[in-house]
Amino acid sequence: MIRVLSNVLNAAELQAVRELLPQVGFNDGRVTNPGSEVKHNLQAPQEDPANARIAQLVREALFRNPDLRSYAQPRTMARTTVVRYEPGMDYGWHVDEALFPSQPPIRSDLSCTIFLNDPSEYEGGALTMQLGAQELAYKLDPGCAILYPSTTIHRVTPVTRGVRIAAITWLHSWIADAGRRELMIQIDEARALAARGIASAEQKQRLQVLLESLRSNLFRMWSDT
Ligand SMILES: O=C(O)CCC(=O)C(=O)O
Ligand SMILES: [Fe+2]
Repeated sequence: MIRVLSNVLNAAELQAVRELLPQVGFNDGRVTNPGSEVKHNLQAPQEDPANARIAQLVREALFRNPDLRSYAQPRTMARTTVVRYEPGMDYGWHVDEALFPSQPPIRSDLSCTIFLNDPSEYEGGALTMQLGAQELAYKLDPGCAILYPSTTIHRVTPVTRGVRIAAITWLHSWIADAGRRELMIQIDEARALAARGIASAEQKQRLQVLLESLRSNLFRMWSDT
């Protein structure tokens, strides 16, 4: 399931990121994917101090985000890297590697992009996912993030004007199976609704559909046919 996370970074963190970004140094993105023929971007080396500060800010913000905790059930987060796309740069259709080469390696269950600059600052540069015959394209406000299953075929379309800057990371989930993770997300939403108290007909309907969905999907999983 693709999920948008709004305002992952707060105003103070965004300001800190804005001040740090001009200090980030960039290398050719192919350093970490030497075999890739579709990756044409720039990325900050891990040892770059400004990248490391931004990575830490973004990592802490993601980990404390309640939606991320519910949607990803995160066990481990890979390191976070600042990426930069200048005019003519893109990242063609691909699926992310299964294992992130850290020590020990981290299996990528979910991929995450945190947008760091305003979409009005560039043209093109849409993070685009392929869902069967459909394509979904995202250009989010700075500080907002998108979380998507690492099994998704996706690309960043060519930047034709300006510069696109984002931070990327991968998550290893406590629940590897996306279908099971989805059940947990629905349970979390139902729990939150119950805890708040059902105040409107709309909320009652939502709780009803969540419970029906959980029942049908668990029955589908567990029924002997
Ligand atoms: O820059 C992005 O939004 C994602 C880039 C990407 O697909 C990747 O680095 O694997
Ligand atoms: Fe990717």
